[in-house]
Parts: sequence; C-alpha cells; structure tokens
Amino acid sequence: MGVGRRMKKQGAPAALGEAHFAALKKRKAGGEVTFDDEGKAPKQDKKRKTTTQEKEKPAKKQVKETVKEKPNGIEVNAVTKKPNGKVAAKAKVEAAAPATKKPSKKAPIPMDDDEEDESDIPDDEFEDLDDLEDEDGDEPMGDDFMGESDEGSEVYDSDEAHEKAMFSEDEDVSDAEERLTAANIAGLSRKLDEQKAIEDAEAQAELEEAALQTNIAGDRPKVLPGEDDEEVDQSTLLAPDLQLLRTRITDNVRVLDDFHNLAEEGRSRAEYVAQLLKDICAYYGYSPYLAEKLFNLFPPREAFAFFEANETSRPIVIRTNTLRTHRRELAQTLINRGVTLEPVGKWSKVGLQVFESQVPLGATPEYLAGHYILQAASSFLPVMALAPQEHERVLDMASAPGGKTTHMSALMKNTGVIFANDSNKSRSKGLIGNIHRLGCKNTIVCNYDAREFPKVMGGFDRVLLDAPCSGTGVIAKDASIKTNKSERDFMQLPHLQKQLILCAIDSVDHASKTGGYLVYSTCSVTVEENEAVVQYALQKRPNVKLVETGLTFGVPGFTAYMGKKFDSKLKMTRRFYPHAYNVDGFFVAKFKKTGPSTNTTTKDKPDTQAVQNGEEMDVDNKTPIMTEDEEERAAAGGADFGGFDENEDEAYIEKATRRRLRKKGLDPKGVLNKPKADKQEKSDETNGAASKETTAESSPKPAAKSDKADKKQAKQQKSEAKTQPETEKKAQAEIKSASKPEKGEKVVSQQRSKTVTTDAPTAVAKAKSKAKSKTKTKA
Ligand SMILES: C[S@@+](CC[C@H](N)C(=O)[O-])C[C@H]1O[C@@H](n2cnc3c(N)ncnc32)[C@H](O)[C@@H]1O
Repeated sequence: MGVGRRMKKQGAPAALGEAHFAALKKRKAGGEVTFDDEGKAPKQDKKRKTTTQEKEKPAKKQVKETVKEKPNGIEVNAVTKKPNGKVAAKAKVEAAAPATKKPSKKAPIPMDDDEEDESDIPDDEFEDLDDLEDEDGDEPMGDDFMGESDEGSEVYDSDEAHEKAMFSEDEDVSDAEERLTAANIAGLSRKLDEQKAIEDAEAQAELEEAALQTNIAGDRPKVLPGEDDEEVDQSTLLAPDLQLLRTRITDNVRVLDDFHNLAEEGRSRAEYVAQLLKDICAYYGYSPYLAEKLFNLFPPREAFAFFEANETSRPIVIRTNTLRTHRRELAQTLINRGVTLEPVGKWSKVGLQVFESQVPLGATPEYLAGHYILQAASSFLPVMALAPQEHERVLDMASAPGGKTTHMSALMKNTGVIFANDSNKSRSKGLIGNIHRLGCKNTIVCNYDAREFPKVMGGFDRVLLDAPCSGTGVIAKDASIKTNKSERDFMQLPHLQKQLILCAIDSVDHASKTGGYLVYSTCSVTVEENEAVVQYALQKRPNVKLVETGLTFGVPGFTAYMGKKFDSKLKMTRRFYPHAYNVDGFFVAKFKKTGPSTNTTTKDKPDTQAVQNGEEMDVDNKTPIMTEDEEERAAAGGADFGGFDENEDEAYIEKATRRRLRKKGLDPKGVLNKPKADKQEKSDETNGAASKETTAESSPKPAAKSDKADKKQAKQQKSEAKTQPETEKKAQAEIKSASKPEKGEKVVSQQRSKTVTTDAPTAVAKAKSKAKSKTKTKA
C-alpha cells in the first residue's frame, strides 16, 4: 500500500532542543516554572484567528507557519511531578477553560476520527470532518493504517468552530481543525506559547553567554583536575555539589563536541569521557555500569539530553477505547469534568494527552465504564506497527496488564481472536480486569511461559512480543532502574528475549492470507535487548525478514555498534527516545515470515520439537535460500555480538537456579545433580526470573511454576520418557478444543471467547492439570 497523503503530512513529535535543556537547568535551579494565574488575555493571540483572517488565505498561511514553529515536544506538553508526587500541568488553564462550561453542540472537540468513528457517527456536527476525510481519498485501513490518521490538530479556536467550514481542494483536515473550537486548549496553548518564548529567550541568552565566555578568554574549560588540584569525588559525598557537577558536565560536553579546540593540552578524550561519566553518576544517580552503557548509545551531547529527559516525567496519556466510545465524545466529557487535554499528536487517532485534571483519571465514571485506559504514548507504537486486522488470529505473548492487547482488540473491532498470554499469574489478573472493563470480547487469556509457544498453539496471523526487558526506556517512571540493573541482567534478559523471539517467529503462520507478521518491542534502549536480539532472530530464522514498521517517526535502529556490524536491514527498526520525542524509550521491529519454521506447516500441528530445542532448533530445508546479504550477515553478524555465550551465561543461570530452588524448599544439589537435568528448562526458569516483571512475580511463586518443578522431576523418571509426549499431546488437544475458536466464524468465536475470557484460563488450567495428574499417576 502506498503512503497516503495524510501519512506524509503526519508529523513526528518534535525533538527537544538545547533550549529545552537549558530551560530545564533553569527549572532545577529556580524551581518549577509555572504560569501566572491572572488569566489576562494577551494583547495578541497568535493562535486566534478572526473570521476575516480565516477567509483570507495569506493570513491563514501566516498562522499555519506559526503553528509549524511551535514545537509539540516537551516544552509544550511536559508535565512536572510535584514534590507530593502528584502530576501537575506546567501551565494552569486560564479562566476561559470550560471546566464548568457546558460545551456547545456546535463546538465539537477537534479530534481525529477513528475508523470506527467514520462509519457510524450520526451527528451532523461531524459532517465537515467526515466529508473532508473522503475528499482526502485515503485508502482503507491496511497494514500501514497510520496513513489514515492525520486529523490531529495543534491549533484550536473556539470562536471559529461555530462556523460552517469552507473547505477547498487544497485545504486539509488540519485546516479544518484549526477552525474548530476547544476553548480550554486555546487558553492553555496561548500560555504555553508565552512560556515557551520566555524559556527560549533565556536559553538562547545563556548559550550566547557561554559561547562568549569561551571565546573571550580564548580559554578552554577547566574540566579535568590538574596535578596540584585536590580532587573531590562528588559521588562519594553525602551532598554532592550539584551546581559544580552540572557546570562541569555541560563544559565537558562542550569540550567533547569540539575537542580539537577546547580540550586542554596533553589531555586525552578518554580522560574527559571518564570524568563525564563520573559526574553523570554523581549528578543523576546512575550506577557506573548503566551510565556507561547508556552513554555509549549517543554522541556526548545527545547522551546528556537523554539523561536530562529521564529526569522529567513524560506526559500523561490516555487511549480512547473505540469499542466503547469515540475520541471526541470522550474528550468532551472529560473536559466537562475539568480535565485539560488535547490529541496526543497527529500520529495517533486515539490518544489524548492530559495536561491537568480536577478528577482522578483512574476513577472517573468513563474510566470505570471502560471508555479509556491510561497508557503511555509509546505503548501505542508496537500495536500500530503490528496493525492487526479484523477476523485475524493474534497472539500477544507477554500481554499483562493488557494495554496493547486491548488496543489490538479495539483495532480488530472485537472480531477474530486474540490469545493474551502472560507467565505471571498475578499480572494476568490485571489483564483480565482490563479486558472486561474495556469490553474486549475476542480475547482469551492464558498463562504460559511464552517459550511454550508454539507447542501450546501456533499458526497465528500476527504475533506481538512485547518482551520483558530492563526498562531503560522508562527510567523517568522508575528511577530504581538507574542502580538496580547489573551486568547479569543484561546477560540474562537478552538470553530470554532471544528464546522468546524464536518462539514468536515459530508461532506465526507464514501462509496467513492477511498477515504473517511479528512485532518485537521493548521499553528498553540497550542494543543487547534490541538490535542484537533481532540480529539473532534473523540469523536463526532465515525464514523471516525485517519490514518497515509503518511508524512515521522514530530513529532507525543501529546497523553498527561498538565495532560490531548488524544486518543493514536493521535500519528498518525504530528507536524512540525520551529526549527526541518526549515519549518513553522504546524499540519496535516488525518481521514478515516468509516460509515455514519447521517441518510442520499447519497451525494445527505446531512443532513441539522446536520449543524443546529452543534456539538450537534446525530450520526446515524448505525455507528460502539465503540471499547474499543474509549469508553475509550469518557469517559476520550477531555471533560475535549479542549471541548466546552459553558458557558465560551458565554460571549466572546456575546460581539463580540454585537460589530459586532453595526458595522453593528444594535442595539444589539434589535436583541439579540428578542425571539428565533438562538444561533448557533450567535456563528457562532462571531467565524467567531475570526480567523486571518476573522478578516481581517470583514471590510468591505461581502455582504453574512449582508444577513445572514437579514435572521436571517426573520427567527424569525413565518410565515417563515415553508417556510424556502422549499426555502432552492430549493436554494440547483438550486445550485447543476448549479454547480455539474457528477463524471466520464471527458469532461463534465471539460467543465462545466471551465465555473464555473468564473461563479460558480455567479450561486451560484444567486441561493442564489433567495432563499432569495423568503424568504423575503413570510416573
Ligand atoms: C513489558 S511487559 C508486557 C506489557 C504488556 N504487553 C502491555 O502492553 O500491557 C512484559 C510482560 O512479560 C511477562 N513475562 C516475563 N517473562 C515471560 C515469559 N517467559 N513468558 C510470558 N510472559 C513473560 C511479564 O509478566 C510482563 O507482564
């Protein structure tokens, strides 16, 4: 499908410039920046257009230009955490905000229309927008359905919304939206603009001053301690001198930017980098290990921006549940409740960014009725990339608490079926809660270690693997990540992720008529958890290829890192950074499966061997012959970067296994020294504990896992060697007959899955325990 006109126009969130970080500095020093409360109307509102202006093209263009200049990045959108932990908008809404004002029917909120909306909105008031969409001639939702979503708006004017739009051929939805009303947004927007202008001016002055100082003296910033200087290690101080540290960090960044001219004579770049890392650890509170890992991802100046962005919260975003409502309706209702919001950006049709709220967003009647879910903007991205279609069969391998599952369900309009799996039972409860609240009727919850797929079932049209990860993209949300991730985590997590991705690939039906896609995503920015995992998958499964994500923003993935080379196609993957887009750090890769993974090609006959063998699994000969490119990457690629180093991993894995066994009250010596211990299962267990999520799940131990230990012991019985596969097969058959809906049988599958949403886990568990008791009896 070609890229639609709207898609081309769809803007990415603006990058955060130096001005922003200079402004942050100001905020740090001087406290939170807020707007005055006076609510005085400015003399001239550059966003507000008069009727005359509206009719005059040149005037309108001028306004549009102003709009383009306005960054929709953090300056405008950022919310700050108050000391009491509450999130407050940077700006207060002026008196004009219609918290108590009943919205006029003729003044709809300028939201993007969802597809769902387009087909069934009866209100006359939306006619203009709908007509416009037709004029735009967008293609229907396809794989890259984002091409359609373009109706977000950055400019609002309550005055003009009452007028009938006068659209011409060259006007687009944004034009229309500019003329639509949102009284509360107008006020807020104006204030934010004013604030932004002040911040920009201050930042500029500061930069100029800094540059001037450097030039005047012709000197080089003193960053490194001299021989005679008594060095104080700030990181060891109870109260490090933050001002000193910050100045030294910015000076150091400047030197590294222009090393030739600014470095002190006789000093090496490595010395500067070492000092910078030390200061970053002391100033931001990172462990040296993680600081270096993150620092290495960027040039020094960008690394600084990244660390800075991790100090501020990302905007609060809610996702409209289009199974229950439309975004405009939701926005209007929430505005009536005193919520200040606006569309999250042109790239999403369902996101609303919340600036301020008079009510707890997790307890409004609309929330309870499932009209929306609180969800970080970047969490929309993997689902948008996967683009699940109606009537498809989809697997969400690691789905709790269900933000992405419920999004997919809405995109599929409650048709087809989604298997929402998560290995963590307690997290699965949240998943089930969300599924019910949001009215997802095409979803079946299951509770497996995802590495059991496709043994449990395979043949999916699309698979989402939102993998457990270190969370280095969400440090702003969880500062403990700064210190609690060790080298071991970055060994074990990629190991688990690599196992999971192979299972995900093997669960996709390459012959799917509508799909055959896998999306791999993490909320981490490290290369080990992202590109290296993708590279590994490409190497191990030549029957997949990377395809474009269809996302309109994001930085291309690394094709080379720290001297190692990845497949050139890795540039098709996307990285999202807090400092670049004001969203959580994220990684998204989309694969298309081009051939069968195993000897079994039908979904009814998943290859159990594939899972048992883990990454050692052989690829069927029928897979496409490798291209030169592929051969090259197989020869040169990930083996030396990010591949499994079983020996190295072994020690960590074994240690963790012992600990887990001891927790369970088992004697590690007894269990581990038994002959023919199942190596794969052992490493599975260990790795399952490595992620943030699984760490949380490890205590108390889910029943399923202790069952696994029983199973493991039982497996070691010789007599069971033959009976095991049989019972497993029977269990699978029972599971399938209990839960697998017929593709295409819409009514049946909906009815069945409705029951199964609550009953599927029970059915699956029953089948499992039946199989297990058989196993035990025989043993
Ligand atoms: C990043 S979270 C998923 C978030 C979810 N996709 C959403 O959007 O709400 C990763 C999930 O992986 C689950 N997990 C960890 N190890 C797993 C495994 N081996 N199999 C299945 N799920 C696993 C964790 O319990 C956690 O819920």
